[in-house]
Amino acid sequence: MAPLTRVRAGSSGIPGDLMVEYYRQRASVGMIITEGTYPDHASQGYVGEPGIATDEQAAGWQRVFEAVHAEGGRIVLQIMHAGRGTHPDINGGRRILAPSAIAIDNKTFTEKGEQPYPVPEAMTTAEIRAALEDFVAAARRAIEAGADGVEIHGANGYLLQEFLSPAANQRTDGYGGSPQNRARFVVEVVTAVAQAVGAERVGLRISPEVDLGDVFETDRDDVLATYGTLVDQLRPLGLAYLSMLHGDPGGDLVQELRRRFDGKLIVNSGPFGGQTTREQALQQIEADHADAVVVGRALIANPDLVERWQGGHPENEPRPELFYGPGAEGYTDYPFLEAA
Ligand SMILES: Cc1cc2nc3c(=O)[nH]c(=O)nc-3n(C[C@H](O)[C@H](O)[C@H](O)COP(=O)(O)O)c2cc1C
Repeated sequence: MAPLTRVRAGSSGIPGDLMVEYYRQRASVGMIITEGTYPDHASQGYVGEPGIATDEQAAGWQRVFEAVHAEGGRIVLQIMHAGRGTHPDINGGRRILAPSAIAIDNKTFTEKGEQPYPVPEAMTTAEIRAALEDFVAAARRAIEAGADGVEIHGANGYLLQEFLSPAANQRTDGYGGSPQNRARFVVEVVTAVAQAVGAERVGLRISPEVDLGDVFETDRDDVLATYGTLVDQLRPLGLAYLSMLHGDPGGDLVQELRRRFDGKLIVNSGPFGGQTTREQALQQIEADHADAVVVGRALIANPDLVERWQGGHPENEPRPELFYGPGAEGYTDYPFLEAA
């Protein structure tokens, strides 16, 4: 199951009964990757997003992990630092930090309605170090609470991809400029988290060339240089997996990065067309584009998707207008097969 932000954690960011039930319902998928979860309050990107910044939040996640384990599933917590992809009316008025003082040219949903993204502050090296330590502390909390692993969110235009992107990162110190320098923070975060909890429990998600959050990675040579040096430096760690969001998983870029990473690859090509289908996922695996495919929207709508795909049964249609709503509607009320 792909990471899917559903914003049902309320203002406390503590997973409650509703989230326990949602993840429990989907345990038969095998391995769940949770929604993006903030490692520290300042890094919260959405109203209602869960956190792993405090022991109370970790205790809420522990109930989710136990529920999934009781059903025989595995669960990996995605740690997401929103970087400049937030607003003071989302992160409780805390400072907004990013590689450079460049705003996303778009709007976001806050507690006071839609507002433009603010101009972030460029991080000092001490703040870069502190953000790394927040990732490490969050990963430790997740593993201690019973997660099978953690996924570092390096995709979709949030903090880590902001460092990788020449549009969002215009630093002139060791964290900006060359591809090597732009990859430095991601390498440091993943390495530190792997040292803290064990590389076999750590995955990384990246989305080269996905233009979400104004990262504008359109220069293929630069993308290959930046993500190439990233995976070259990650290879010796022996991570659990690399997860790549890309419209062409069988194409040159993904396959070159896969070869250089030399570990397990997960792909997902959904946002470039319709949602992932059974046929598409099967084709990607049979063509050996990856070791696994993560599935998003089909699993939002079908808690028993594995049974449906195995048996060729019809599927429930997702209700996108309820993806980010509060409450059980469009969340835990999608019918199972026997009730459909
Ligand atoms: C409602 C929704 C929330 C999402 N939240 C996240 C997230 O928290 N972290 C992430 O890495 N990707 C997120 N994504 C991207 C999905 O993981 C996935 O890549 C995308 O939905 C395409 O796959 P699909 O066609 O199978 O749905 C989200 C997508 C949707 C539709």
